Amino acid sequence: MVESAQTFDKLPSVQQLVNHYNTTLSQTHLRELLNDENRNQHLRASLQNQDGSEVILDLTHVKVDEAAVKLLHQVTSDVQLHEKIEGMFTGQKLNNTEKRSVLHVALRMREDETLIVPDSTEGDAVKNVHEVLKRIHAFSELVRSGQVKGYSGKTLKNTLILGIGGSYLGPEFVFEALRQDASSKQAADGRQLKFLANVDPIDFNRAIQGLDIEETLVVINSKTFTTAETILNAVTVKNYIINHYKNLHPDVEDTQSFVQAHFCAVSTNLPLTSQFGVADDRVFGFWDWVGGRFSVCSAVGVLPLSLHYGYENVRDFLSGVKSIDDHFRNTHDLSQNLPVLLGLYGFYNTHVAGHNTRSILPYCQSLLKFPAHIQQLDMESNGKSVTKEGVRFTDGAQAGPIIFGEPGTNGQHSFYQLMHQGRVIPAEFIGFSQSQTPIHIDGYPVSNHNELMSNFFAQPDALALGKTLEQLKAEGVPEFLYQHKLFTGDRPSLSILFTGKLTAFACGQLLGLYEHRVAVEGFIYGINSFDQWGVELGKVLAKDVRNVFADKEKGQDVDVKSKFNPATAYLLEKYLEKM
Ligand SMILES: O=P(O)(O)OC[C@H]1O[C@H](O)[C@H](O)[C@@H](O)[C@@H]1O
Repeated sequence: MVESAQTFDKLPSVQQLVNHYNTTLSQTHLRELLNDENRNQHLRASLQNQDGSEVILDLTHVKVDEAAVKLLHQVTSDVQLHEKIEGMFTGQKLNNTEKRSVLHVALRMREDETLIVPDSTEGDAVKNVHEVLKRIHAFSELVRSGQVKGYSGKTLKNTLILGIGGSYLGPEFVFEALRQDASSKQAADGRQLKFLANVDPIDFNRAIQGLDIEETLVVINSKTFTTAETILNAVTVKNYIINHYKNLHPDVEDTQSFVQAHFCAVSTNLPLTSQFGVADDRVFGFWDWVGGRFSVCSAVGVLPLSLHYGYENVRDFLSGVKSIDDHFRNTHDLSQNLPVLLGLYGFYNTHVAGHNTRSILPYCQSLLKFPAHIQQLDMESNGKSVTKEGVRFTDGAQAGPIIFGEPGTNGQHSFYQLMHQGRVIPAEFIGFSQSQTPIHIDGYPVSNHNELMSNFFAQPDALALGKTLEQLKAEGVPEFLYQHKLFTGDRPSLSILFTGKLTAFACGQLLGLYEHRVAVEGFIYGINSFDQWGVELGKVLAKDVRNVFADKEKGQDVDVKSKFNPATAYLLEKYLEKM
């Protein structure tokens, strides 16, 4: 049991693990570990889907042995992992600094399930979720079938999503993931979905380029409806639409009707959406127990994705996430619980083996935005240095890793050099047995997908096994190149293989695996994975700079030297000269 004043690194099981790694495993090459099939068979887990497909997690390329696995399981009981997981499904206030439940799992529950939010007047969260889902279903059908039209009577074929952070990255990841999925592609035929996230005016221009605004429905995605970037973008788009129609109809005075015809919103802040001019029946709500980065299964993702891909495809996506929720909650044999294993081995690579980075490498081009989503999900959740109870980590203990990634094979021609011969970066390979869009060129020995996947299987071994001096000598490599061509190997990775295609359901499963993995790692570190105080300071300081710019834009004299440190004042003055 973790004492409130104790940090995770002081737990006996964690210390024994670190000790075991330092004394034994750090000196045991992965080559040796991988040869032991007895060991390997305990490092595979899989989830069988109803259609016969499987999600397989292969942990054989992580630097663990039987003793390490045992200690990792001891860690799960020391941190009371099972109880914490259950707390997440029953609405405990796991987000203690904001006094909130963490209930994104309720977004995926079936209509016949019930979840009464503790200490709240909200009642049954599942009932409320399904009410919003039904409204989205009906509304998206009306828009897609052309029954709800834009101001000028045109069908709303385009959706423009405004939002940033959790109100952007998740929807974009799923949008890209399903673009080449046969069923989603067919449903999106003739439609466009675009994103506007950055407050940079360039992003506004990129978003509206080639967009017929009369055919566009704008979705403002903002949990708080106070995020500076999103609100400025919303006002910018609103002005653009009003000006567009004013030019066409100079006599119309009621500009509000332009706005009402083209905007809807997803938010928890109804007073502000109405103040902005969005009609109340075009606001789709969610709840403070859904964190921004966990909100893709709320209206934040479901509304725009249903407008674009149709509700049925989005429902399949939600079912995929739900299948992982059930697996996560009900698989008590933790050696088969995929999100728990991902969390445990993530923690192991970061804290025990001491690698501070992690790369996410999907061998599927449709997942090109997955690493960016996981970056926010993981780094904003677990990038903390203090326990839930407010005890600061000491002695160099650190939570959450630095995350980056790119689809394979593109990454291989970019940063893999460093991963093979530079720093050790635990890698996560994600692959599918079948392609969304198979191609086989006559005369080529394998299909294009198999060409891709041959790399998926080769890379973990290249990282782990490396290439020895003996091999180089046997190949006749000239002596002066020995050190350059040497691969030390011993570099850990894990692989996730979906034995089907990237469907909406599989996409949901992938999301569920990583959402829960983040929670598991947070539970082990004993941190609050569900707040994000670290993003606040920059926002506050930007206000001071903004005030200076505002004075200057009004033509007033500004004195930056008295307001900023000399280093920043110097650069600001240079900027102000040419602003
Ligand atoms: O949805 P919003 O309230 O507009 O918030 C958008 C984003 O901004 C904040 O700065 C947080 O760091 C994110 O977690 C959040 O997703």
